[in-house]
This record gives sequence, structure tokens and C-alpha cells, in this order.
Amino acid sequence: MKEWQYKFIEFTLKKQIIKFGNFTLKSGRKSPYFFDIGSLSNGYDLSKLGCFYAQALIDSGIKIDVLFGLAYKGIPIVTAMSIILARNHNIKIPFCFNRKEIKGYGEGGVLIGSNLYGKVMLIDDVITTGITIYESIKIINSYEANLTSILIALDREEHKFTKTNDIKGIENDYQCKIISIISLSNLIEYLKKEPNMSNNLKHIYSYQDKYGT
Ligand SMILES: O=P(O)(O)OC[C@H]1O[C@H](OP(=O)(O)OP(=O)(O)O)[C@H](O)[C@@H]1O
Ligand SMILES: O=C(O)c1cc(=O)[nH]c(=O)[nH]1
Repeated sequence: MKEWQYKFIEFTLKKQIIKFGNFTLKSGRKSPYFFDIGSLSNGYDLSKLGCFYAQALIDSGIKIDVLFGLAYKGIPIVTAMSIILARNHNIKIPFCFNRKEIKGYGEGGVLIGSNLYGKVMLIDDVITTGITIYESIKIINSYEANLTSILIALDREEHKFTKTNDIKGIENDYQCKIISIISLSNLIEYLKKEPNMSNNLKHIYSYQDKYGT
């Protein structure tokens, strides 16, 4: 693990982005941990989050035309990341995000910000089953745009409902590179060295047995 990934885990634990308990996921899976970006509630923490995402993009060396934040949590992420890229790294990449419901008046439509065109990097918080990513590809493909990369904070490293919607499936089907700031393996590696984590780890291991890749 790189030092900034360690720092990211420290940040997520300190800010209680990573929570332990009983959580129902979008897929219906019952998880003993939850990654909750929505618990960040001030500009300072959000700008720190933006720094980690910007770092991951720069480290990847991937070239893109537009950043696309997926509603809802991808919206503050892509906004914070874009500000950090401009302010700290002098990198100006257009960004946009979607509405979950189509707006039928005023400017209308589903997109806010830049048009979707060329090589698109999708920005979100986590991938669990990958189903949400498959749904978002439909939005991207309805423009003259291609999904060429995905950047998330946490890859939960779970197997998916069907063979076609796992991470490797997305990468192969769409020639699309997926990068994550951390993976569940990174998190486990960190938690193993922390005191009082053995019970949480026990629950994570049995969850992994059921849903892990
Ligand atoms: O890989 P999957 O099984 O599809 O699950 C992961 C998705 O679940 C959450 O979406 P949700 O629509 O709940 O996000 P929101 O809180 O940002 O609206 C999360 O933000 C991911 O996009
Ligand atoms: O799969 C999900 O719904 C999910 C998992 C997670 O860790 N965090 C989140 O916001 N959603």
C-alpha cells in the first residue's frame, strides 16, 4: 500500500466514513461494514477527500476528456476533486453530474455541468455488485461519449449477481480501467494492526466468505 492510501484509511476511520454494524446495501446484501462518504459535512473534510481522488487520478496517468460524478454521492466528490485538480495541480478537466430524475422544465434533462463527450471517467464512492455502473453506462452511451475509466474510493471486492456484471466484466466489455483509492484487502491489512478490531474483522471475514471475490 502507498503512504497516501494509508493516510486515506486513517482519514476514513477518523471521520467515521467507515462504519461497523449491520447495514443493508442497495443490492439487498447485509453487510457488517459500510463506507459512508455522506457523513462528511464540512468544506475542510470534503476538500481533503477531493485531494485523495485527485491524487488517484494523477497517479493513474489516465487521460480523459470529462469527469462524470454519479448521483448522488458522486456529485460532491467530482466537484471537490475538480476544484483540487485546478487549484493544487493546475489541471482543468470539465466535469458534469446527473440527476436521478429527468427534469421536465427549465433547462431540462439529466446532466448538469459539462456535456458528456469523448473519454469519460466515472466518479463514485464504492463498487459493490457493479450494477449501478452498468446502469450509468446507459446514460454515457446516450451521448457521443465512451466510458474509459472509473474512479472510486473503495472496491469492496465482491462477486456480482451474474457473470457479466463483475468488475472484470465491466473492464473487458467496455475497455474501461477501474481504479480505486483503496480495496477491502487494503482496509483489512490496516485493521489487522489496530487494537479492538478483531470482532469487526471476524464479521468482515464471514461476509467475505459469502460475497468476496
Ligand atoms: O455496486 P452496486 O451494488 O450497484 O452498489 C454500489 C452503489 O450503491 C450506492 O448507490 P446509491 O444509489 O445508494 O447511492 P447514493 O446514496 O449516492 O444515491 C453507491 O453510491 C454505489 O453507487
Ligand atoms: O452497496 C452499497 O449500497 C453501498 C456500500 C457501501 O459500503 N457504501 C455505500 O454507500 N453503499
